[in-house]
Amino acid sequence: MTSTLTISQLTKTFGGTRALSDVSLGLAPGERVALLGHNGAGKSTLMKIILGLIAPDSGQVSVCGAAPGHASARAKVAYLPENATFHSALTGLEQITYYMRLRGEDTSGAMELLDRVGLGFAARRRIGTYSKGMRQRVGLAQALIGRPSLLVLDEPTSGLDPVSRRDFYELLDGLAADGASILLSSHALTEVEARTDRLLILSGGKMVAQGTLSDLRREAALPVALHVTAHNGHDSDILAALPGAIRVHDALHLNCSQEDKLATLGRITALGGKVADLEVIPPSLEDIYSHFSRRDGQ
Ligand SMILES: Nc1ncnc2c1ncn2[C@@H]1O[C@H](COP(=O)(O)OP(=O)(O)OP(=O)(O)O)[C@@H](O)[C@H]1O
Repeated sequence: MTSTLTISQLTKTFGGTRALSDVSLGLAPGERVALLGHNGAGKSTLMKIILGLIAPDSGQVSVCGAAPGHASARAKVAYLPENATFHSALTGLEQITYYMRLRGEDTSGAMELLDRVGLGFAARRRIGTYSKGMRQRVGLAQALIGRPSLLVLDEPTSGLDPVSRRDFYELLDGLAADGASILLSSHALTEVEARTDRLLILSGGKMVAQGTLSDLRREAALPVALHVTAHNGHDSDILAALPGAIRVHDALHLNCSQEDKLATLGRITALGGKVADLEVIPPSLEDIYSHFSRRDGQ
């Protein structure tokens, strides 16, 4: 299947700052991909290059088969900036109608678009009276004008309450099911883990990891935490069987590498009735993210 977005060996420098260094990635139709990275990692720079707003120093970018910023690419790409601002004196309906006219679209679908993002009820109210979540929905409605093939969304859910976030992702699921590719940046790890197909991690301008969460978990190979609770009086037997375990409150805690996990579990099982309970705690998404996303000097 032809990729919606192909980027290879992209580099961008601002003065002495290398914002992107040898970045390559691809997005297939219908794929929902999260772009993660610390502040200043290069996420916005990458998005601006995809949109054709700034030019890279070197590397290739193809957006729906065209160069970024080319008329045919612009017609197929939608962008939602992190802090979308609108004219506060216009109603939601007037604002969307205005954007539809700018894009040369039939404006009779404006109300349907606002209904789709859950704003139909406030379509005739001035945007100045909208909450942050409602303004974000106006942004999403403008991004949906013209049935884009690629949506580039810069921290689209920041400031949204949990229900609005869920509604927002459901809307994205529907667009992806219809074949749109979605690239969204976020700092909300748990939500992107659940609602996207693949994660990309930028750190210091380099693409340091990409894949599903299980791919990244495997690649990071971080230790697993084991919490063992002993039956009364058997703590010392368990400590003897598990070198490195330490007592924390009522349990014995041990970190073990992925390779040693099964052997260690075998040793715990062999202790039989001396063990009252065992918890196996895999590395969290935050642990995996911090493993890959280290800034220089950290
Ligand atoms: N126009 C510019 N002039 C100079 N430096 C810039 C410019 N735009 C970005 N940079 C630098 O490039 C690096 C990457 O910035 P970018 O905005 O892409 O990061 P980001 O990952 O989007 O950060 P955040 O999560 O804070 O939005 C940073 O060091 C930033 O200071």
